[in-house]
Amino acid sequence: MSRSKTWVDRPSKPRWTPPPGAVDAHVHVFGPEAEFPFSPKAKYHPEDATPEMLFALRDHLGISRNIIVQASCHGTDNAATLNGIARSAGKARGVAVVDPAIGDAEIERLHEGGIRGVRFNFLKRLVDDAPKDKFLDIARRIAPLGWHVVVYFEADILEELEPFLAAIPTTIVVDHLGRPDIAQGPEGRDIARFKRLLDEHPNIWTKVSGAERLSVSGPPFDDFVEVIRPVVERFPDRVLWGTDWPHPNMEHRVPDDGTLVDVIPRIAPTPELQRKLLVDNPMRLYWPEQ
Ligand SMILES: O=C(O)/C=C(\CC(=O)C(=O)O)C(=O)O
Repeated sequence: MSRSKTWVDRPSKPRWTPPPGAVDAHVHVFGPEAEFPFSPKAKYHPEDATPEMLFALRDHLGISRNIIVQASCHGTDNAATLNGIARSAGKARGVAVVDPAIGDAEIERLHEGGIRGVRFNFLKRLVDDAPKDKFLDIARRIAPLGWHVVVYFEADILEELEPFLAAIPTTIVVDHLGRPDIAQGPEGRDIARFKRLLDEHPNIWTKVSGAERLSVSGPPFDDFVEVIRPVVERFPDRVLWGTDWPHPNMEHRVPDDGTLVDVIPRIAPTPELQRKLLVDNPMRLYWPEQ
């Protein structure tokens, strides 16, 4: 597998300035491979996207903190994610992917290393299996620590997943809004079903991220804004935002991170919505002690 590069080296400077303390709640680090090899089961083989590159991007965009989410290419070995958190001088925390057989001592080690959630990935192109019963066992074990669960799935399996989601005894954060078909518009079936899910389950939050993945029209992502702004306005206390740098699997349409930041004031049009999305909500989840 040749190595893929899915980010721009010199993203534009956003025109919009995030509020002080803004958290980019969905980023990954890749490797460096020489130190942190990829999983033998990885479905893509990215170039190194190191913590130092991430922190340079964070500062360039006017962001204060990052949430490093373990990506499928590193499997259940969270060493690269923990390394990113450790090098951040307190400005990053993370979400791990764990083996169902994980021991209590290892969970404790992850907590000490800044992990505050586990991710369950249901995308068939990214993982070989997604065992709901084992995921539930994990969720029951991490809930008492105050951790949450991050779930990544596509809109076509939402209905099938609902009983599983309903059984999770802690906060759930859905990546990229469960990937609705944005072309259906603001009243479309996918986004309507997703909003109903949030209406019915007060413990379900979502990342209003993935403009570059979900938009059909492309930058400046007008179609994404039209569909997603009503979600932010309806669930202001349960939304997070992230760049998704280094944009795994986006080699066909590598986004400019500055342009992604400029989507924020269009989906969260008031200073209050912006503060909740970027500061209050992620701080409640990842730095509740501050
Ligand atoms: O980074 C994301 O959010 C999305 C991904 C990659 C991913 O999640 C992973 O590798 O674990 C995708 O859609 O390919």
